[in-house]
Amino acid sequence: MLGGCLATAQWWPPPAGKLSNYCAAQATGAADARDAAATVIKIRVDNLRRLASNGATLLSGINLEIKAGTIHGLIGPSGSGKSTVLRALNRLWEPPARAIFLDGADITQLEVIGLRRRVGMVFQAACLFPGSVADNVRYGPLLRGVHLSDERIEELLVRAGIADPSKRFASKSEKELSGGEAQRVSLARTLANEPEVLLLDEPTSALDPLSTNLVEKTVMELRRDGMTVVLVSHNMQQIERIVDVATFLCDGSVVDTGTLEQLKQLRVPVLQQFFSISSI
Ligand SMILES: Nc1ncnc2c1ncn2[C@@H]1O[C@H](COP(=O)(O)OP(=O)(O)OP(=O)(O)O)[C@@H](O)[C@H]1O
Repeated sequence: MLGGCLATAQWWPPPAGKLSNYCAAQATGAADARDAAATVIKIRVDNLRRLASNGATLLSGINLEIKAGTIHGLIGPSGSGKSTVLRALNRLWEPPARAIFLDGADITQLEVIGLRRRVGMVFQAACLFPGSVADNVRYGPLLRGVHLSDERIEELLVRAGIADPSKRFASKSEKELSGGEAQRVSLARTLANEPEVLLLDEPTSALDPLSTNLVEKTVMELRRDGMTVVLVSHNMQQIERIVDVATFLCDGSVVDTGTLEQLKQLRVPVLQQFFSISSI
């Protein structure tokens, strides 16, 4: 699999002092409290590998440290493995033992439903259950015997960027929602589980600029409240606006991790090409 963009980059091994050793305190604009939280590693990925059923390498030894209370972007060309890594973080595909650790615990040793409550995911395409918006938001907590009040549902919808002064939105059927509304309900449904980590796979790709802005504000507020967020996005302006650090993946490997400014300054052909095409 390394025959693609990595093979053309004359940069490996990386120089001493490479960005993967970045200090979270250097992340531009990070608040003091966040810096303190960000010294804690929430998720560690250690030499994560995956082969396709035909033997092709999909992930060839991914190493990542995702700091608590930060927004960590996963960026890179299509097919570089971003979603595959994201899906491993809450065992939507089963990683090998001792490859992914949450608060130091091997996630393959944790009870999977509990793990998915702690590490919630919002997909690119909202996939709502048949029923009302409120039914969807209530679903996760109900599984553990918690019934959310109407007020709590409203709060979660507002948090997910749905302004609804009429308070009628919660009773709408999932069939009546636009793609953008469904996406925000999907975010509210995930937040209802009060996750510690939020995995976002292209969460705003179906949204207009106003809704995108609301979701970005929500994500930044969640970070302020201590949540750890891992964001896959092709929208480099969005990455620039909200992430603390990003990891650039190519051909199933990590190229490097750093602030976007740091990544942009690396003299790595694949990165330079990527950023020049993304025009940021
Ligand atoms: N279950 C699978 N079996 C075989 N190949 C797979 C499987 N899942 C993903 N792949 C392949 O793994 C590679 C990485 O896919 P992935 O979806 O993780 O990339 P990505 O970086 O998220 O891409 P995009 O930005 O287009 O969403 C792709 O070549 C994809 O075709």
